Amino acid sequence: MSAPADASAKAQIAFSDLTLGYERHPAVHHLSGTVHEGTLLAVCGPNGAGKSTLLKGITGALRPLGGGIDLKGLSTRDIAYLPQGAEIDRSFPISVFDMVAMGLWRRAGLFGGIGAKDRERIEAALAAVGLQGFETRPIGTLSGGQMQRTLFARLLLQDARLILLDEPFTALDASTVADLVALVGRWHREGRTVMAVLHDFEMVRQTFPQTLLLARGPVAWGPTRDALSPENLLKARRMGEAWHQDATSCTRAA
Ligand SMILES: Nc1ncnc2c1ncn2[C@@H]1O[C@H](COP(=O)(O)OP(=O)(O)OP(=O)(O)O)[C@@H](O)[C@H]1O
Repeated sequence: MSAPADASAKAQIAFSDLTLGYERHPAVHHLSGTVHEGTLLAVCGPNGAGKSTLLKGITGALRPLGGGIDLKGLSTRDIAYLPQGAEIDRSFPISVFDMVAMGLWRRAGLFGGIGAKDRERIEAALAAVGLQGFETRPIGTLSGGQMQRTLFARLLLQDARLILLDEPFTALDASTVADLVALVGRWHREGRTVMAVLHDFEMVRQTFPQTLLLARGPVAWGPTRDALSPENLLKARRMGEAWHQDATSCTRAA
């Protein structure tokens, strides 16, 4: 299965018969296709479909069990990754300002120091997510929505070509979602490539032009209205119900 060909756009990520998994247990099977530069791509599918695994494979945190991922020359500092909320340790004693400043470290270096210009950029990022005045707050004291705004401010400063978001809008109120979706739209207009794992099909239909529907193997990949057709969603659900958690062999998607 491949993403639709777009002759005008440059390839940003190419998957070739990619299989990813844990200790030889495959979680993403036989994915092939190309994500073009500037694509706004939703990754959807049932629980356990391999969506988070795919993002981890792209970051390089997981090595393929088979096949490959070609990032077309992108280095790790060109990739920004927002893991699922549960994977972020909020007990770490750090202020909102310092957490957001971490977005600069990959470019400035850990001991590069923060100059006046950097401070301005951090303040601007905090303003863009509506968190002026929160600079000195320890992140452990933030609400879920404020924490997610902080993480988006950090993403803003990373200035990455490829942005990977794992369930970025889960458990957020409508106004927080609207503000953060607006930032995703801004990244898209700036020509960045954005891949987001999402469960809210309505939001995907409204906001994401392209969708990859996964159920361990790829079910559909293309324009969102086609990928999320009732037939494809039913197929993904059936594939989700059929798999065994401890399967050790790959099965190609029908
Ligand atoms: N660290 C790990 N070690 C072993 N198995 C794992 C690990 N992480 C994920 N898995 C397994 O890989 C499969 C795919 O998990 P993954 O988290 O990628 O799914 P997902 O589509 O993101 O699911 P959800 O929608 O529930 O977040 C699942 O069966 C899961 O149990």
